[in-house]
Amino acid sequence: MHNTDRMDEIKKMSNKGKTISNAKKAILLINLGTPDSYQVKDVRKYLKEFLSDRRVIEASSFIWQPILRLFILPFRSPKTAKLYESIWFQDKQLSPLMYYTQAQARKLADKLGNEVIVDFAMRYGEPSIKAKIEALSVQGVTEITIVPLYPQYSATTTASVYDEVFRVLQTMRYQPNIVGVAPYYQHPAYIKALKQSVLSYLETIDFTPDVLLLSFHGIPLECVQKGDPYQAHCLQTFELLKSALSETKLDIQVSFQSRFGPKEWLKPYTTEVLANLAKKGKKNVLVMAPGFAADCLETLEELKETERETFLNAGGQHYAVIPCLNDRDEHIEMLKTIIGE
Ligand SMILES: C=CC1=C(C)c2cc3[nH]c(cc4nc(cc5[nH]c(cc1n2)c(C)c5CCC(=O)O)C(CCC(=O)O)=C4C)c(C)c3C=C
Ligand SMILES: [Fe+2]
Ligand SMILES: [Fe+2]
Repeated sequence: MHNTDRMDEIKKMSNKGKTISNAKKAILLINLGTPDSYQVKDVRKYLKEFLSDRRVIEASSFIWQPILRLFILPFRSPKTAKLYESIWFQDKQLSPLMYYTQAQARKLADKLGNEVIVDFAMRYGEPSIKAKIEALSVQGVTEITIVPLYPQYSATTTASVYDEVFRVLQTMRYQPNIVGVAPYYQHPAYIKALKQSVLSYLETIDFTPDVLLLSFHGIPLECVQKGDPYQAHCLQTFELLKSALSETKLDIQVSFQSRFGPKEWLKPYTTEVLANLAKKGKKNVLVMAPGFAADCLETLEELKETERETFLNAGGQHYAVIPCLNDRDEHIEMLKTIIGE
């Protein structure tokens, strides 16, 4: 057998579609995930997967699973389904989180050209991390750059993504090389994109904010006490954005939202801060959620609807929420920069 024939033979054997020589690279953006629809059964399925993740709820399964199935899912699913219905992009038949994540992958692909495949997956629900890693592997991809779309690291989010990635790899004979993009809570390109989004939003509103409140998703205080760096990462983002915006003279404050369950979560709670601001006579507030890469239930419903009511009922006058970075060009540029490094 000639050498070239032998090489071809080896290439064919090395597996379906994969070649030895040409390393094919892919980028996989990963966000939290969302139900398939706002029907109660789909929301229930999504909540079940999410709230069964031991990175999210650390309680022993023997105790937690019966509570989840008997109390949480039956009561929370219909309520959450209504909330999802209220924010759903009806014309696109997609949840906002799904719509923006798709758009981010598409626009990043346009920016990066043919050198690399860009795709996205969701930690919970569809498209799953498993389906996407397997599909990329069949296409002959030998290196996957994982981009968890969480600027601030938390075991509840970032670590859960990597847990799932490596669980999928456990079943593969020929594993792609995995490269992880570090949390970017302090990255100049991220701070710059946030700053630009504040400045351009300020142009569009008809009031002068007394306060710009940065609201991050909360986590249980216990997680931080056990070593989760999430709170420190959020506070670092807050400090950096505050200095970047010093010229605006805005009074910038920080809080944590979306508390779940009876335990203490990171404080101060967004809802309490907003009520107190209104009571103290700070009647014009602008809110921003820098921890969310895309608008979702927690921004479009919780911040834009529920917390608006909290604030106005406590005596507030003007209230607005800045959209997340979503598929803005600065955001896609930022993703390109952090992936390039
Ligand atoms: C129960 C514990 C939860 C922890 C801890 C938690 C951390 C956490 N979550 C996000 C980002 C998102 N969470 C979203 C929805 C959501 N979060 C929880 C619970 C916890 N999150 C629940 C039960 C839900 C579902 C909605 C509900 O029933 O309240 C979303 C929105 C998804 C969407 O489809 O729009 C995002 C995004 C972060 C960043 C985080 C820790 C840092
Ligand atoms: Fe007004
Ligand atoms: Fe959450």
